[in-house]
Amino acid sequence: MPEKKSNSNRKTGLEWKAAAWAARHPGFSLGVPALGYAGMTAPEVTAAAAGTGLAAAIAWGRAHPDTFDRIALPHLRNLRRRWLSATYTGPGWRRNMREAGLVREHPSTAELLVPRILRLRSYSSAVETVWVKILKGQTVKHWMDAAEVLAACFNAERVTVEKVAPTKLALVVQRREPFTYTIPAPAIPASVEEVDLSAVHFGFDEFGREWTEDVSDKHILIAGATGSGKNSVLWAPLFTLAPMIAEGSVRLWLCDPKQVELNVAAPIAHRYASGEEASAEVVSEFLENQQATQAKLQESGLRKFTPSPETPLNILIVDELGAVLAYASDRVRMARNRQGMALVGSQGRATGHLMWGAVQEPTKDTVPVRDLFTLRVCLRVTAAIHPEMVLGDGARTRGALADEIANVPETAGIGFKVAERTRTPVRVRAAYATDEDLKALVKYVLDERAEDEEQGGSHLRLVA
Ligand SMILES: Nc1ncnc2c1ncn2[C@@H]1O[C@H](COP(=O)(O)OP(=O)(O)OP(=O)(O)O)[C@@H](O)[C@H]1O
Repeated sequence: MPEKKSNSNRKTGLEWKAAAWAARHPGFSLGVPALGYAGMTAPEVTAAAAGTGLAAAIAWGRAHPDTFDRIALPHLRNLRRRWLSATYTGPGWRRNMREAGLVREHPSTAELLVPRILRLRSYSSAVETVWVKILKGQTVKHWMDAAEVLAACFNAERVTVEKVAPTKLALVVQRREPFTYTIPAPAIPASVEEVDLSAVHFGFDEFGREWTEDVSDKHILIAGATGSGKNSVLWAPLFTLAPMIAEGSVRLWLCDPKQVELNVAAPIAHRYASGEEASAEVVSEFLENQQATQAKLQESGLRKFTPSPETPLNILIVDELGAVLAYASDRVRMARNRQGMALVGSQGRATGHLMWGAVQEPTKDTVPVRDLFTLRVCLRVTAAIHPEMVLGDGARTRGALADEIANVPETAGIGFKVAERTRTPVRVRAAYATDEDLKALVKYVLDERAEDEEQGGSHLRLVA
């Protein structure tokens, strides 16, 4: 749509432009003069207040990095990126828009029309999202065509354009790849007492922090295209859990419909099934076990269970959910699997029956029980809609560009999860267990069990 031709060829006065800018940025237009006034009338008090504020922020950051990084750091990053970097402040932004061919001259006044930044959120040091009001006559296609030039202008690795309203776009600006190295397999804790189910090690996040999860009551879904590293996310937590697996307080029920991936763990599994038919049997046996435990808990009047060899935490691990829930050749068996996993997903947490599953195509048709998974990880996927399907609405706009992860071996195990409290996507990388690591894990569990048997069952809890 062409710009409406005005009757006057005079531009809007600068004072009105300034007033409009001030109205759009009340923080600046009220805060800066107030600070200036305070500085002039009471310089000592203002300096002392500023110094105290700064010292408090530093003390907070050092004393409690977790809450500081979660609450304060995103705001500081927003401020820095929006107002202290040449990319988005007035002249820099205008220059970038001009380079990308996204400005236009007003037909009557010859004034340069520049798309306006509405909001910027720097969700992490690696990604920021910039909401932009586009010019009349521009479409999302103009911006998509300019994405590569924008990335170069912003000094970013990638810029992705998302339409949020007819005249509003979100630019997701990915600055850099935080993971340029493979994360080694986690260490096995020295004893059962050292296993903390609420902080099981999976890998690292983009901030360099350990990626841990409370696995005591989580159903875990891992989505990713072939070769994206789904198995590494399934294997990594087993290292932390190894002493409990050896003791029997964590029991693995493995379904390996593809008959290759989980095979190495068969000797330490409580149940192992390869192929479709056997997998279906394991799913139904798992459900029976869950129902029997429910009945036992009811009988004994207990509402909560604590994992022990007598009341173990049971984990059903399905290497390819699609093969069990969607593509199985026998329809009756498939329907039973779906019903079984729906019951595990909805009732299993109370009895310590959890399911972990990997899937290539995270659609509802393939994983009808998708919403029952309480921890979801999205690795490299093949469609822009997949991150939203796995991580929830708006996840991609907030930076979960899992479909943009390059399809190369160096990116395997890299993906996104959603931070529980803020719902912000966090880039993570799973630790990678080599074949030798997996063999060592299996050997550890078997050796511990053998030693325990020799010592009449007392060894595992006493080992230092
Ligand atoms: N976390 C990781 N870190 C580094 N490299 C990894 C990681 N996970 C996997 N890889 C590498 O990527 C390759 C493919 O991984 P993997 O087979 O687990 O992918 P997948 O998603 O399970 O694929 P498929 O669906 O075909 O089974 C591995 O052989 C390994 O070399």
